[in-house]
Amino acid sequence: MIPVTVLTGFLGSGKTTLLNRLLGEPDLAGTVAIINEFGEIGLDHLLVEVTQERLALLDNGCVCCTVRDDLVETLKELEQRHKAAGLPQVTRVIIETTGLADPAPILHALMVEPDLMARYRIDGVVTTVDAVNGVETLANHPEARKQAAVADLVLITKSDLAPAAPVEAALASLSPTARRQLVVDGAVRLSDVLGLAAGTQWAERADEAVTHDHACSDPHCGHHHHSHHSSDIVSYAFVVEEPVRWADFRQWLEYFAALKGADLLRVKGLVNIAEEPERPLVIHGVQHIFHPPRRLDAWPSDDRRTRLVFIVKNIEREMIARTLSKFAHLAPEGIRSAAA
Ligand SMILES: Nc1nc2c(ncn2[C@@H]2O[C@H](COP(=O)(O)OP(=O)(O)OP(=O)(O)O)[C@@H](O)[C@H]2O)c(=O)[nH]1
Repeated sequence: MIPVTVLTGFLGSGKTTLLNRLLGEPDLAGTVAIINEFGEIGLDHLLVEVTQERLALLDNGCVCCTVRDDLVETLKELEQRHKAAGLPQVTRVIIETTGLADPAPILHALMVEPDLMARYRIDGVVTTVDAVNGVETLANHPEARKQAAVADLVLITKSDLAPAAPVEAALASLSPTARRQLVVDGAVRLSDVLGLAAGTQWAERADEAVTHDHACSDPHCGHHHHSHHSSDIVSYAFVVEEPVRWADFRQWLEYFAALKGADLLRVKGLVNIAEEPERPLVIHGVQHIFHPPRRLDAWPSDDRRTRLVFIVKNIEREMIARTLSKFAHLAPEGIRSAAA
């Protein structure tokens, strides 16, 4: 049986950072990551630092809804695909959900699909909650509470930026039976996160503590169909043709964070900076906080355009495009945007 770890946690809470660490461990060389991206222009797979063979993408929607079938197919075909390509045997799978996903339906799929049950077993649910935004996020977003409620292990991230005690207190009632551990920049021991041997305790807890209240179009997933994610959360993607000057771009981000911080649930970007176009800048914003940008050694693919993903509440797409155009001195037609 191949163990499956489900890695979940709210937007920007540190899932990909942890995943990168885990995938870099020599002992996990046979591990394949399945990443679910929310948004038309997925960036996560570009930020995960392993060869493409070790990644499978589910990019058609939220993993707990429309892409559940994709997940089932992907898992079914995984071993075959590896064998056909002469790749090492798959020894473990880590599924990273979107920050807005309810992990329960994924666990259900693993527990009820006969083909999957025969080959895979749930090794545990690891949920990241960040010390900076965690308390507010848990209070305001039912998805985040669900992610905490089904956890076997809650990793409290970013305790280097903010004290962990308030978020620990908030978690005590939400996920009383989960183990809690502080982690900075994804630095964990494998033995801490693997082999959680969750069994099915999560299911009881999930069904009690959690009602799945976000809508989806999958008739099989059994949701109550009355809202989509937190109803007013939307995701926009932008592609910018021209390189931008860093000072202008940074000013725009600062302006945005100051004006709309609380509603800026997540900003991710791969940015072509005019001063150094060979080395894109990766930017991460989580509500008010923009993490220090990271420069990649090279572009992860041939596409060198700036790509930005915004997951926001109560912010118009037009406002983002307009202010970017103004701050970065870009012609409006040079910014293409879509509801992601
Ligand atoms: N200071 C600090 N920064 C962290 C820590 N963990 C993650 N980060 C940063 O937080 C930002 C978001 O981290 P990600 O790992 O991309 O978060 P995520 O949960 O995958 O985000 P989504 O894919 O949007 O849901 C990045 O800039 C990380 O470098 C930590 O423990 N300390």
